[in-house]
Amino acid sequence: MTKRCGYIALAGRPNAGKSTFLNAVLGEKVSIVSDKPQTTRNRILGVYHGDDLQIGFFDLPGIHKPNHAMNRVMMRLVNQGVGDADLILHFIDVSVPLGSGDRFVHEMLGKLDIPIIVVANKMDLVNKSKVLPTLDTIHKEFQPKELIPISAKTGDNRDHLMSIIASYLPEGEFLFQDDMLTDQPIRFMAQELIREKILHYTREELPHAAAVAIESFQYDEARETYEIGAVIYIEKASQRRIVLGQQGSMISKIRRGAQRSLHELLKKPVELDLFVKVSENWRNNDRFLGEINLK
Ligand SMILES: Nc1nc2c(ncn2[C@@H]2O[C@H](COP(=O)(O)OP(=O)(O)OP(=O)(O)O)[C@@H](O)[C@H]2O)c(=O)[nH]1
Repeated sequence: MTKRCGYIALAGRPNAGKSTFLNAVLGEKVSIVSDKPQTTRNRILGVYHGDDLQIGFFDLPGIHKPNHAMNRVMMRLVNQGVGDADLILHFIDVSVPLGSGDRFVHEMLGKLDIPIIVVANKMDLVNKSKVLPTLDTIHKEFQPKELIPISAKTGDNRDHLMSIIASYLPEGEFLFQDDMLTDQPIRFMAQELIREKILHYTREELPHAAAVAIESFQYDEARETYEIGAVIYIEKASQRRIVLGQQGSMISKIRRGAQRSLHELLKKPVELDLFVKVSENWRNNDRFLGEINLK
């Protein structure tokens, strides 16, 4: 049996559904998902294992024009991940009109000498009568060599996409250990799961002002329980009220939700302590970004 193994970068504008696709393909949550753009802040590697196929997927932060330190960091990560890939999947969210964001991504990716497949994602949200015109618009605009409609959420056409991408990967020995799912340290995944709950529960009120740092991470053998302490950093004292909620109701919700997800990740019960601290302007502070692994 001929083996194939290689790297594929998942690119696209924020919110196009890259992380949803990756988690679905891997059958495990390696990348957090939310309905807010720019959820993924740094490059995540997720490894797919098939019988004769291994794929290292880079889930990249959504590509957009950089305007402050965090965005510059994200752009650098984008460039790093894309440069190493054998193939790029350019995700387009077809539930919204094709826009300047998609064109910017297309232009940026076009500068690289790497094959690109355009993935028309969220087809489940497109009215049947609009399917062909939607795909036709993408064809006319980007003239991709391959354009594959899928729904990352429902799984429609995902297997077809997987069979096509396999043919783009080089033949050769496997590069990854057979139990490797991701290159993310477990502490970082824990940090991200807590951030996902903040994004989920605080809705529009606290867009991207929150960062999470794990302060302590221990396993108590006798109790077979993980004890994790984390700090939620916010930019202004006035945001404390949002994170805490009325009589602490919001932080309890975040804590309980995160505890459940951490239990799933670690396969053991988790006791989570959360603290809230103000760190003004953390997004422009390179040292701070380094501390929370965003550099
Ligand atoms: N209906 C529908 N929703 C989807 C689909 N794929 C993703 N979504 C939703 O779109 C939102 C964004 O998905 P993500 O997977 O976080 O998108 P992303 O491209 O990783 O976003 P960034 O991290 O911002 O780059 C989430 O609310 C998903 O549930 C799909 O095929 N159909």
